[in-house]
Amino acid sequence: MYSSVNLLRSLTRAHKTIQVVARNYSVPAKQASVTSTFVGALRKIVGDQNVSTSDAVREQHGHDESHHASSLPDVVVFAESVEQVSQVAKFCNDNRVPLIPFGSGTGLEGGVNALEGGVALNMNKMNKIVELNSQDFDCTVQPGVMRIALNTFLRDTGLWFPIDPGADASICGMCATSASGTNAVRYGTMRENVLNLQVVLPDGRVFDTAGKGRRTKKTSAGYNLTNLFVGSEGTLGIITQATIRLYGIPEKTIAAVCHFNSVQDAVDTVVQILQCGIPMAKLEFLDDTAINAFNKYSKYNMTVANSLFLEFHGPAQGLEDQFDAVKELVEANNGFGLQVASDVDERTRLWKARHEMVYACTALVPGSRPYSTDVCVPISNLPEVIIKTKEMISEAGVQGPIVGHVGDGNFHVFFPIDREDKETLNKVTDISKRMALLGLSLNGTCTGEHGIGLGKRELLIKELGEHGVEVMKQVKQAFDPNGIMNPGKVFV
Ligand SMILES: Cc1cc2c(cc1C)N(C[C@H](O)[C@H](O)[C@H](O)COP(=O)(O)OP(=O)(O)OC[C@H]1O[C@@H](n3cnc4c(N)ncnc43)[C@H](O)[C@@H]1O)c1[nH]c(=O)[nH]c(=O)c1N2
Ligand SMILES: CC(=O)C(=O)O
Ligand SMILES: [Mn+2]
Repeated sequence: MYSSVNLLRSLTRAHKTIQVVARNYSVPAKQASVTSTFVGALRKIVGDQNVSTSDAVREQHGHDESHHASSLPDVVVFAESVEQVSQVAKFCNDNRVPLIPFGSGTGLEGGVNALEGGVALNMNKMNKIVELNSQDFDCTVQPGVMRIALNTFLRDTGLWFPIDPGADASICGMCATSASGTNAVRYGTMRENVLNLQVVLPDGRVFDTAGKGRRTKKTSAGYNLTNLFVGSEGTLGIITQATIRLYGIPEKTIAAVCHFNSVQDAVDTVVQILQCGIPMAKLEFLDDTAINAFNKYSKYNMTVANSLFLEFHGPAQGLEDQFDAVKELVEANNGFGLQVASDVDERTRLWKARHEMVYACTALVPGSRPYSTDVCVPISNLPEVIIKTKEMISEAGVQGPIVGHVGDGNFHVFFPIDREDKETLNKVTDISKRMALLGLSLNGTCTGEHGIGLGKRELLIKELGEHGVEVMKQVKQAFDPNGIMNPGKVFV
């Protein structure tokens, strides 16, 4: 094992070399194929039971939940320890074989698709909670720990981990995509909630991004290597352990839903709630089309209008006051139909439309998968980008419910896509690109939380500019000089 200091030194050395070649740098292509001898050697490292070349297992690992077409790995390896991960990585690196970390395959940008074949490295068997420090509000987990299992484990401690992508994802997959979800407006995203990561580099070195055992809330010790790996989408190394922040389970939760005739009124309400400093836990938006899709899917009868879904977390004393203040703002902005719930079953019923939205959207077109856009802008620009997006959807004559983590300025259109329907696919691809460009022109990003993966590689160049992407490629070169880590992702 190498210390972080050694790693930093070697990266600095690598950087000196890169400066010479950076302008012509491109991610090297796969240089070797997976042979039966190669598979045999993998079996020796991880054991026969942890290697599969069966079609069914490869198919399972060749795609995520997105609309992107499957690309199968040649072989799937199930790791049981960091030592095994290190040996597998080094072996792939020595043989120039692509290596694709696989969390739970819930990504929405084709992150796990094995574009050049190679080895899919499934982390599910490494699923232990390594350490819990309840007084310090942190815990350390192996990569295969799932967020719902973690919260089930934590329940009796009075703590929880609030980052909540709609799917039950692996914690290290969430690190790798910089995931967030409905609670980000209050608790932040993975970027704000990861304290340390253990990482295996392609050459087999193992290091801790903040130093072994470190788990402080703050540090100004050099470069932020932890956040370099948050959002790295399996292109720099394999995350084998994460130390994350925890929070006290709120004493009381209140949920509410209300409706508006215009997107502008809904967003104005959100901005005013935030300006008043009301510490909302969730501030979500569903447009009229989304509510309609939900009513059809779940046989509900919700008011079909632009709607806000709200949640308040806090001590019982004072939470009602927060709700009353929000109620006043809703009414001042022409909101109507305000419903409220504090009992857990009633809250779940009230928020059902939000929680089932991806499935309600795909139910609009049988056999479809979600083509999800993920634009995020400064909140004051949100009404413009949502209204123009609705116009694009209506002009193209496609189905496109809109859902927004509106408190963060982040929103999605979930286009239900049957991949065989090329005409709709082309229209949706066009809208998606125009939306992202519009978001970028309004100081936004083409992805608030799903990542670049396969679908947004061109947009990354538009977002960061040529030099920004060039610097990112230099970083990639320093960690993964042979380009074996998840090739074809993030960069064109
Ligand atoms: C219904 C529904 C709803 C949502 C979402 C999905 C679905 C299906 N998502 C997206 C998704 O849940 C999110 O991207 C997860 O963070 C991915 O975690 P997996 O474990 O599934 O990673 P998955 O296996 O899909 O991998 C994703 C990427 O991370 C890499 N990776 C995985 N494990 C790694 C490891 N240990 N080390 C290095 N790299 C690794 C992979 O190589 C790949 O590039 C989401 N997201 C969100 O942010 N907010 C949301 O609201 C939602 N909502
Ligand atoms: C899919 C997703 O990101 C959401 O439901 O918010
Ligand atoms: Mn989302």
